[in-house]
Amino acid sequence: MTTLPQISLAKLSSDATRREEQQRLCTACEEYGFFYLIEHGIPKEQITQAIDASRRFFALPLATKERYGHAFQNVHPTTARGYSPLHGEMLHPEAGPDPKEMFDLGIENESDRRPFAGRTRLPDDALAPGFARSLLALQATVLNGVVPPLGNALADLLDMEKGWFQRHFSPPTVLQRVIRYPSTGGAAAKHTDNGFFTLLLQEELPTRSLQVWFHGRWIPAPSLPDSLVVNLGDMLQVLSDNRFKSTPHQVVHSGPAERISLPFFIYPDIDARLASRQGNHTFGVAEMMLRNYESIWEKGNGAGRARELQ
Ligand SMILES: O=C(O)CCC(=O)C(=O)O
Ligand SMILES: [Fe+2]
Repeated sequence: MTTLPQISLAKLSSDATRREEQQRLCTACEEYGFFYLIEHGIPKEQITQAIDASRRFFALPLATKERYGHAFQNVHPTTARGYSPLHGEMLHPEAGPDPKEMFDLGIENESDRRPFAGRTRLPDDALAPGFARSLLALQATVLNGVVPPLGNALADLLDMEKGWFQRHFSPPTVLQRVIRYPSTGGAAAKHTDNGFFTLLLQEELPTRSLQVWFHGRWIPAPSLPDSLVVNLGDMLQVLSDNRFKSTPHQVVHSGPAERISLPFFIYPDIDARLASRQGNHTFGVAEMMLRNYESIWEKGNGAGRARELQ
């Protein structure tokens, strides 16, 4: 059975092992567009706490959760933040709206009024104990400890000039999501992610709910202890002049327990305008992100390259 490659963040970060691990990362990006990240340094309790607090939030009455819905958010676009109920999002038009519920947040900076930035209306600690706190603590760990070394390693593989990652990701644009797939059956239809890369923390369940498109068939990407999943997004595909793939994936969850997953969608600075190494492709980050949101939430055309996937 095909299994995804495993890349060690510790090895990528150490002078003695960097070269060899970079080579393995290159193969993972060219052949799979998906890999497990091991030795990533995120404390297990931080992940467990965020999952437990998320489970408690989703257990609240629907009317309570809906007070944090898109209509009550004042980030542009409003669909980038807050609660979205079951069947709220449609990742692929053929499949129809996804049976999953979710909550989106980002880098919580009140004074940043640019698209996809600003402050999320989040439930307080009395209503959802630990929810905002644990998710933001996890965000800080991910943004400080994982995104810079992995982003720099990817920039090296793209053969970008020195300092490229630092220049275009200070700060990154971050869409942090919490998803609940019900025990009675949940799904996220086939799509690609639109950003630079996605880090996915998933609950340790024996199910094979997440599936990755590889050589014409779906292969499972079950949770492996102490690892997270990384997948490449459309922007990275463009920046690599199509050498790296934003790999299609989907979730088919058939229980018996509910499943919580915690993706972090990492994009460049919202004001960045980027060009691939050979200069064949250029795009504006805000424009590409807004177009993707319009496709999902206004036009009903799905996420990322969904329309290319039949
Ligand atoms: O929940 C998962 O495992 C993946 C979700 C996903 O692919 C997405 O939200 O883009
Ligand atoms: Fe995805």
